[in-house]
Amino acid sequence: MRKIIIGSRRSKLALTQTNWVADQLKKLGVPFEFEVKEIVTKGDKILDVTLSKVGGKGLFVKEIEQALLNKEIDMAVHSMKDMPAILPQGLTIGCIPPREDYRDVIISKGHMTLRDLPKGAKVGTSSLRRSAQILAECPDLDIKWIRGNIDTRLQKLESEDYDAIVLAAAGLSRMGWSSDVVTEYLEPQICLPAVGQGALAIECREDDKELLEQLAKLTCEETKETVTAERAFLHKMEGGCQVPIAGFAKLTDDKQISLTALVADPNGKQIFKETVIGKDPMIVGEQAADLLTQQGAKELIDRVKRELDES
Ligand SMILES: NCc1[nH]cc(CCC(=O)O)c1CC(=O)O
Repeated sequence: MRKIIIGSRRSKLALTQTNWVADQLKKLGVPFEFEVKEIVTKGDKILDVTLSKVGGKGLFVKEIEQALLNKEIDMAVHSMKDMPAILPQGLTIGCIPPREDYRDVIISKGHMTLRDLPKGAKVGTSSLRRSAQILAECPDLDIKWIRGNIDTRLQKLESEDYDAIVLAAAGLSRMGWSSDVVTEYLEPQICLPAVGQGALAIECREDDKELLEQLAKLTCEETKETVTAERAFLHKMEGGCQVPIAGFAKLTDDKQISLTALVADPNGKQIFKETVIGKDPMIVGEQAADLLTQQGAKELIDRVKRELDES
């Protein structure tokens, strides 16, 4: 029996997701043994600076991708939202399992919803996407930077000067937190999720046909189609991670893809947001990017990047 080595970051969330995937594959009768190999990535070592300033999302996946290409590992489980739009040559997303809850949540002291939080209340997030949309809804809140894994952030809500924090529902539930800790689920109309939020990406070598054939058993077609539309938007928009960008797609009753896409400036004063419906995920994603571009989103992205470079 072939032994599949799964590379995983050492964080609790990464290991939980990795073990979940291995269990699912076993349950589906995949004829492999699995062994998890932990890999410490640059993104895990750098905890004190803005991610967007040190190279962004790619930091968490680059070293794992190198291990895949070197054949030190055979597959890796990533949070889809941590995946750059383009993969290195020779690698592919071999499987997209069913999506978890795609929403962001507010967890606050005293169970206050976003609307209830008083002027100047300190809301912890390190996501430009979340802060822009929250400020657009509630301009009087004070967004405060927060870093660390999910458990650390929950601890900081208790021990530090935050009134509330924003997290992804998916991460919380995968880490075993009950929905009881959640004060408020933010619907996409209020806080449009990150591209791929709540979904997993199983990455492997493109030429590993034996593995790809088995991974197909865990693929969720609906998640694959909707996430493909979101990622096509992300790729064509070329926002990088210095600009608030969001995208969420779902299937309509007649099985079309409905993608809502957003580009905003970091203070939430200017927001471009459109919904595109269609059959082909790639076309839907690209149309959404074209539409936002026509409205001025590219100029906004260039302006935000210029301001960051100057700062
Ligand atoms: N930003 C880090 C990150 N990457 C993936 C998740 C879990 C949620 C998901 O898989 O979409 C989280 C935690 C969070 O955003 O609260």
